[in-house]
Amino acid sequence: MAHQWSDQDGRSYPLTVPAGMNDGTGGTVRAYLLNRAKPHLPPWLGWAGTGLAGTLGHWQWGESAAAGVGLTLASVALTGATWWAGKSTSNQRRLHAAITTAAGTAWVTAACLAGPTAGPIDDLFLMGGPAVALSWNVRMVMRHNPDGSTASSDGGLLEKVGLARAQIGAAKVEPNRVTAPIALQPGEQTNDDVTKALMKIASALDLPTSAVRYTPDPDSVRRGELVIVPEDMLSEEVQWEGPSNLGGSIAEPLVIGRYDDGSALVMWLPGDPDVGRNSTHGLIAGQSGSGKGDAALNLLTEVLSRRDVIVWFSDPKAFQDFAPLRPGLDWAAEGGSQTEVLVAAVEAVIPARTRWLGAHGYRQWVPAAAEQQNDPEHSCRPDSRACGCEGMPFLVAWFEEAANTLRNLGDDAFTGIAQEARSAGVSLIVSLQRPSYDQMSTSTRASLPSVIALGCDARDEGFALPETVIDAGAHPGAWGNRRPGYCYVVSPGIDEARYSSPGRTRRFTTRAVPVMEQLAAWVQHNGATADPVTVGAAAAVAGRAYTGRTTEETGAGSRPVALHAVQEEDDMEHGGLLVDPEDADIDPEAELPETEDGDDSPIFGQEAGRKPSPEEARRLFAQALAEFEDAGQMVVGPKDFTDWCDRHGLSRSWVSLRLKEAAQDGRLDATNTTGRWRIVPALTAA
Ligand SMILES: Nc1ncnc2c1ncn2[C@@H]1O[C@H](COP(=O)(O)OP(=O)(O)OP(=O)(O)O)[C@@H](O)[C@H]1O
Repeated sequence: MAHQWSDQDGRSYPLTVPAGMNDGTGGTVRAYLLNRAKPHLPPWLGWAGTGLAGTLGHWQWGESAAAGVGLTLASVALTGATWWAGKSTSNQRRLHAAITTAAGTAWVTAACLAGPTAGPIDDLFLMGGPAVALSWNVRMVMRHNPDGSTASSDGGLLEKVGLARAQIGAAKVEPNRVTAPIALQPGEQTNDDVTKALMKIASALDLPTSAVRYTPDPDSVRRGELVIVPEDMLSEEVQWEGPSNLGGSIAEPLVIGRYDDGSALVMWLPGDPDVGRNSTHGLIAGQSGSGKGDAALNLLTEVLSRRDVIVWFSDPKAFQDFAPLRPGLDWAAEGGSQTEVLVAAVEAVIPARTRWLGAHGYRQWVPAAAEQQNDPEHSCRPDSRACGCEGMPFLVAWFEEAANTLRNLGDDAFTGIAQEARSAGVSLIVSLQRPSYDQMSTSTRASLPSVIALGCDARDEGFALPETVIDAGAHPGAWGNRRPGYCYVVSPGIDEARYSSPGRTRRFTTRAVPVMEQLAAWVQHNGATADPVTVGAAAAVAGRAYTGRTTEETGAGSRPVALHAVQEEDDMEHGGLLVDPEDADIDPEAELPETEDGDDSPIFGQEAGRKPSPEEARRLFAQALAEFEDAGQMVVGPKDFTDWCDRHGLSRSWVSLRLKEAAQDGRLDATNTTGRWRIVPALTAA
């Protein structure tokens, strides 16, 4: 009978029938049973042979004392030889064989000398012999069915890689993917042994390292699944052509590429209470040239294409890669001080959003929270009638090249924000230029449960991916920057067995630019805008620095967009300038911020040339703060007053004291960075 199996795409594959078994007609059933029984016959033949040897021996040596000594010595020697010969096998098998030999040879010796039917000798033969033969049969059955499946031992591949005696179960064969359950030798081998042997398996099969993976069974330390993907189906690059689900919800899967078997590479940012999934924060990690920029574009275009999300985005590289999408961002912060304000705003909106969600009966953000609140179940009114409040879109706060931002923020602050953001419908996305612990501390890394791990230095694999995923065969270090777009994705919602499967993002070429521009235009007309709670909390700390997404009509489309990287913190460090860490984010060449209406007059300095009186100096200082606020620069430190000090003949230490005083007066608020103060917008200042 032809057995066929079809996959999801309708392709058919022949299934092989076990040897010796065919259509099941009468004649062949006997042949089949004989075939199945054959391996179990040798112990019984051994039993019969032992009986024959005892009978013939008695006939030959029945009366000889010397033969008795010889037979006893031969029996001991044979048992010893069995023990010695069994040293390469398992202890259990060695002992079993030695006991069998000892029992058999002792019986033959006794039968030869006293006669096979003397005293209990025949009873011993009739009872002990079958028991010993059966014990070998049982052993064989156990070996062939470790899982009660049709498993069979593999004497070839596994032996070659040092896993002899491990059992491979029935393999599932799919196009370009073989999945085989493995059961290891109880008490002797663990899943770690398979993990360590993966490279050797790849070598034995002449495949790349990433083609062989192992998924340990979470319930057993000696069972798991070996997955072999022989052909690299990712080698062909695929270009991005547009978002997967324009107008869908951010709660639906975000498609960022494909896996090596062609299935969609997806992830989720918000949680889903129905399946017990928490919202997540993500890291995009990869070395330069690994395709990190395009991976970020894959994710960002997916996020922006959803109807119920807003994005706050900080990019020290002046939106070099992201310029076409900028009009679709609710807040775009370029560089150090703008990012400081954005971070302060994220900190501020979290409790406000959590309160709002709680008041409307949401334990975490769900798509319904983004709609107008017409459901009495989700009402903030004490009488439980529908409140009709405006909905709250999900918020993605994205930090490109975030090493400096995170360092300035400090571990505790970041960990705290990440922890609380989960219940506020806020996801943090962080990208790192060099994925390593000198860029980000262990605790900050631990606050980002999801990762898109692109090619990296082999030494940084442990930073990019959890140990279990590396053990299962994931090796982004093997790609470096030679396989742009190749990545592993670890994120809640993805089947854990997939974590060690490589995927590849889509490539963004110049052809993608007009599509991204169209997407940004779509966001401007159809995308979510920030809700009053988020706007209120953000504006209370960021003042005019937070405008919310402006529409084309008000000029966002014509907002000047830098197409070249500006010199930023990283560049300054790498450029070898010796910069005081406190001043690292100050560009000594930079002009002071322009005023709102764009005129070129200096922001301060009308009264240059003479030292002001103390009262006048304080007034000028207050005016300077107001001008900073007007210009949207909400985080300041003494360095920002350098030119101002020069103009007014005042020292930076004088400014430092005034800054502290202003903080006591409620006009400034301390930030996580020593010597940097956040301006409290005038309307909300104490
Ligand atoms: N999925 C992909 N398929 C094919 N090529 C890709 C893919 N992703 C990125 N590339 C290409 O790989 C090259 C390196 O990408 P890119 O410069 O974006 O890397 P990067 O990690 O962002 O580097 P850097 O951090 O230096 O900006 C580019 O030529 C890019 O077009």
